[in-house]
Amino acid sequence: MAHPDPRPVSVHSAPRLAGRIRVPGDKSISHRALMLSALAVGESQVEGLLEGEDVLATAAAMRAMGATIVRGDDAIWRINGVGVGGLLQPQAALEMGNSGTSTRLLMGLVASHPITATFTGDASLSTRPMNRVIDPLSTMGAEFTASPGGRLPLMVRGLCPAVPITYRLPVASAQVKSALLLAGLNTPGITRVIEPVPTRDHSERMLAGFGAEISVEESDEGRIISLTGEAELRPQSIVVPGDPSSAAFWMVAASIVPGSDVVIENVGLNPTRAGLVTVLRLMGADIVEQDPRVVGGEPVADLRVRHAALSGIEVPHDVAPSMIDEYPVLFVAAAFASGRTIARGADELRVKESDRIAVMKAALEANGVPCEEHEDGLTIEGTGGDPIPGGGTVASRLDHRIAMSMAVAGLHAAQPIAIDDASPVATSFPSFFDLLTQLGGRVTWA
Ligand SMILES: O=C(O)C1=C[C@@H](OP(=O)(O)O)[C@@H](O)[C@H](O)C1
Ligand SMILES: C=C(OP(=O)(O)O)C(=O)O
Repeated sequence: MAHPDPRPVSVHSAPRLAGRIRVPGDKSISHRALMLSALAVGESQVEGLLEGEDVLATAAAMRAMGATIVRGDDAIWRINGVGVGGLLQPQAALEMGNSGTSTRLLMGLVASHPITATFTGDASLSTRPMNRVIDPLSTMGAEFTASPGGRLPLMVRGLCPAVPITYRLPVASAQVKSALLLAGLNTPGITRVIEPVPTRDHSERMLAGFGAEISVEESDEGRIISLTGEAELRPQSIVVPGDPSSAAFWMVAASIVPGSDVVIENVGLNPTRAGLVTVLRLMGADIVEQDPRVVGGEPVADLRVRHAALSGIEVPHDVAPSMIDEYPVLFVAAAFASGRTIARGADELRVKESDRIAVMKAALEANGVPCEEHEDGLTIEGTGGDPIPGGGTVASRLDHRIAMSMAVAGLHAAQPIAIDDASPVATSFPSFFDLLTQLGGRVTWA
């Protein structure tokens, strides 16, 4: 799988990392802010939106379905929505690029509107499983024509009115949960999602903020989320907190590079997202939360991270959903810990932008880090704080998190680490390499 315009880069060892940085807005929250604003009647404003390719794909799709979305010179996004039920028939295929979140959530929106939409994506997205949303949305009445194995390109024909369902999530997936809740917005009656294992709850929080009738109750079966349609959404002013999944790279970088002292400002610490902070602390990381506050209905703090000696651990399985996107960079932290880290219970990593278990094993081994692959994770032998050998080339496989995680590994390696293509970084974190050099890292572009 190749990017049309690959950008090879090498990352060199850094003496220490220091400074204050701010990571871009949360990707999950940014997608949802655009979608819900586009469904409210009147003008919403969004500040701190992540301007990465994935979120821009969502913006383009919502425009294609009738919303007016404009970025002001003040970097505030102003969105005039069409109202729930008001989405227009898109005139061309919706191009989703690399973004699983855009695809699955928008499939939910289309499913209960009287429109038909075709979804296309890049080579990575076109391998990812969509039956997890096709199955329940079909039960609600939508019709799908998908490529073999339930993949993109696919076409969704919505049903209006759709039929409300109660659905127990068979995989811990916030994307599946959110697709159903978004479909429920234009569906008369109560759409219920039961999640045995909690996943990120940004949709629930934001739907309530926009005035939807939504309730969450804890039960023996797990969390039961009930949404009453048809909903009317009121426009909002939203401030998007910094993305903890982007902050994760600097948490690990500062922990592994000797002498480092880094403050990452404005990091979202929603408990359904903060698993990596817990796990790094279990490994011995020095992470201090400063000035805890609430931004846009989400808990936020500045994180001061200083270099620390990390120890290998067995990563608790139940933490997986709250740090699912952080496993690649956790594997990097493990490569510098003393002893062995066993990270299992994360089989969902196999169906992300790449197979993150196999691809990280190959990337780490190419740079001298011994790993053992399991169906659901990796066991990694760490150096005890010494640099890893490095000197290898990483195939990033259209996966931003592989490119960024291995760039972090290069900051404390005996030989530079080459990444065959860093262009996927633009999907979620366009300023990544600028921040890396701002903190004292050095890269060379081929
Ligand atoms: O709902 C979301 O915004 C996301 C949910 C997760 O995916 P799954 O729902 O597939 O676990 C995560 O990996 C993705 O980056 C964003
Ligand atoms: C899995 C990810 O995103 P998506 O599913 O939206 O492509 C990610 O950002 O790590």
